[in-house]
Amino acid sequence: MELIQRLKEVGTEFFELPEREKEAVAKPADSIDLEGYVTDYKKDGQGRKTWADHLFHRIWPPSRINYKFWPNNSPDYREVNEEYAKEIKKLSEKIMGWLSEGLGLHREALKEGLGGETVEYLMKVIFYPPCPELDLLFGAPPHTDLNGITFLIANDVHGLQAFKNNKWIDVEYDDSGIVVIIANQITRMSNGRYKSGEHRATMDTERTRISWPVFAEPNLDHVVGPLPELVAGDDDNAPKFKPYVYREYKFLKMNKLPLD
Ligand SMILES: O=C(O)CCC(=O)C(=O)O
Ligand SMILES: [Fe+2]
Repeated sequence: MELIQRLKEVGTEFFELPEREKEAVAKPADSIDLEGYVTDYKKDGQGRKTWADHLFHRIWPPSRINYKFWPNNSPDYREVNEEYAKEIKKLSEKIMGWLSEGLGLHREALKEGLGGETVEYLMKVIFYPPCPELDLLFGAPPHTDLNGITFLIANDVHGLQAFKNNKWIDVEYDDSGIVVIIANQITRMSNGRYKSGEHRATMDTERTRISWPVFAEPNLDHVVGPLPELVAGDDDNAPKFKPYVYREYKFLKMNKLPLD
């Protein structure tokens, strides 16, 4: 609880910096590896706009951290994020353990399918400015996440919605809550038994919303597909998804190309 509070504090200060200082950690254009800062104002095919600033950086494993993408304007940023990474990894492994058991498999099955100790945790800090024209603007358009499983906290401005029973509902959480979102690689590993949660983020007319999703994802060279134990035997268990090297999966999804 206290750690969540501290993470929100240290993670907010970065966005108060002048633009040129934020751009010092700019993300390389069109990179499949998303680390860095980007300010995004986009229009989709249906004329809807999205508007948000994002900062991405890995927080686990230590060997894959690039500290140059971490804000250094807040003295506690590093310590708090390193501690948060350890806690999120524990939580993630616990939940993947329960989800594996729910499939009738051993506790490590989903974690191993996602890459075991090579699984990476990517922090995204999202800054949604106040926005008066709400009908045209989404913070995040409807989507499912590409990675395995997502853990999200946000400041006190609500806006996350989930698609359930054919309608959008507000996701309720309090200050100490972490929202857990099943993402595409768990759907694929479970051969469709766990569905990815479709979600979106709205904006507030007067207040700034900040959210901190952490994405647990395979490393780019890891191959993910339906777990072999789930697709053995008869036709009912036929694989519904092709295995993909995560780099290729991400490329196809980011470019809206066909997959299965
Ligand atoms: O800000 C939010 O609540 C949602 C963000 C999100 O879904 C994403 O970045 O994938
Ligand atoms: Fe998402």
